[in-house]
Amino acid sequence: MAMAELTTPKTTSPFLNSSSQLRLSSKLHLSNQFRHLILPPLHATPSSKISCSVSQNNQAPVAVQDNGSVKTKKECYGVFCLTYDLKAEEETKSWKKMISIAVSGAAGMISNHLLFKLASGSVFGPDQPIALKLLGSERSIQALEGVAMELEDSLFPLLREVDIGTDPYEVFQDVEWALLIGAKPRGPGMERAALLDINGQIFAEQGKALNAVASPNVKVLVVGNPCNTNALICLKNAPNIPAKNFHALTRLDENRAKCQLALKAGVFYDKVSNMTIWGNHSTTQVPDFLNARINGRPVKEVITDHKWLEEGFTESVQKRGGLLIQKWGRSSAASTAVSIVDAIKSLVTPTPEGDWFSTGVYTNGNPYGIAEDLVFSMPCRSKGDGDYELVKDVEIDDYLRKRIAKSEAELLAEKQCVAHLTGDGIAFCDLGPVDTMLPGEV
Ligand SMILES: NC(=O)C1=CN([C@@H]2O[C@H](COP(=O)(O)OP(=O)(O)OC[C@H]3O[C@@H](n4cnc5c(N)ncnc54)[C@H](OP(=O)(O)O)[C@@H]3O)[C@@H](O)[C@H]2O)C=CC1
Ligand SMILES: O=C([O-])CC(=O)C(=O)O
Repeated sequence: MAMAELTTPKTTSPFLNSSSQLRLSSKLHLSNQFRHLILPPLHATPSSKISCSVSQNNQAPVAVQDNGSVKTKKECYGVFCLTYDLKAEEETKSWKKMISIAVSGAAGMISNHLLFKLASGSVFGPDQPIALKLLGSERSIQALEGVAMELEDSLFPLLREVDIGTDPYEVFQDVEWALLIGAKPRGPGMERAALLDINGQIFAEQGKALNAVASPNVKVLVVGNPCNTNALICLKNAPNIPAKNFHALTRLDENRAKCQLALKAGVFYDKVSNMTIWGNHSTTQVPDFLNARINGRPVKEVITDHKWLEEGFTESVQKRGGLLIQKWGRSSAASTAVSIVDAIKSLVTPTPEGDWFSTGVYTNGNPYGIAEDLVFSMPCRSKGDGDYELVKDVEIDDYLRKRIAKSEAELLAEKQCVAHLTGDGIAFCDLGPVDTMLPGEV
């Protein structure tokens, strides 16, 4: 067994520029590979150096404490032994209480952009310390360690803890936000029904785990596709969590729609407001140009090419993901991460007067006659408390109604395919003569 001596790195981080020093602590549960990295307390006890004895396979260092006591070998793992003692944690007077955020598919492309935004404070604010709970699988556990190492090397002052694990019952413990990104991509020749089933099982399990161990008011944002139906499965498996707390990400579609309208109108995209995406995050989604505004005016007054609005605009938003894949060779990751940030911020900051945002939410009690018991993108507003209310007085004309009905029918068909996962009986899967598509599949 080799002994490694580690000294505190020189840094300009507000955390580490005091006499705080690295300490060793560990919370590894070998049974399910839950690994724990705790970042320093604000007033960590000074110590000049730490030592860490590393076993030959470099997997399980032994932590030697300042007081000479030795933590058992199985308790800590590699770089995750380089932790601070959370028990010593104190909050500053200006910082809020730490919140825990779970991210699944944390070794994937979207997460690779998202995690660093979360840790930087640009999502929950510069006074909000966070703990990140990263969920992966046996496939990705090594990569997840790499992600955690990069987070560590970024010296984010607000990032207080990083856990990685493969068991949702461990990773979701007490989390206040769950960003569910991990999902199997649809491979060549794979039926959409098969995708619904495979991913549905992931989201059924994660719903159960959230129900059992997450904070009772956890907010859940499902990104992994098909995200609306995955969100429905998740919420049906989590009966103790309010159904209202579950969202399917359609904010990327909203952002794409705003961009296309701005481009056509020759304005900067911050001039576009009141943009609703109705329905499914698929090629049946309905970007609503009837109620959207440019510089506060109805879009149809500003853009008089109505044929373009009905055809070109609508299709360009529905198929934007596919075009991106053709160009970039992979699906949108950076802009998806940005849209996740936007979606969260829309819930934790008050919606500007007169405006709204789109998110896929549970349809029960909706004022638009959309079938109940679906997750459907609709216009929402928030007071900034993490909750939202539906905007109730949006006009729906015949054009919109017809298209919204098509997206609704698609979601009803998807729901039938996953009845075995939602507790609604025996699944019957008939997705119609034309196989439905994710935005990235065209
Ligand atoms: N709603 C939206 O607007 C958008 C949604 N998406 C969707 O987000 C999801 C993630 O995208 P992205 O991060 O780019 O994808 P990546 O392929 O980069 O990562 C996806 C992660 O999913 C996990 N996964 C879970 N189960 C499986 C499985 N059975 N087979 C393979 N991987 C699995 C993998 O992590 P692990 O092994 O740790 O489980 C993998 O790291 C996809 O479903 C994508 O379609 C993408 C763009 C926009
Ligand atoms: O289909 C995908 O995986 C990508 C996707 O959702 C999008 O780009 O909107």
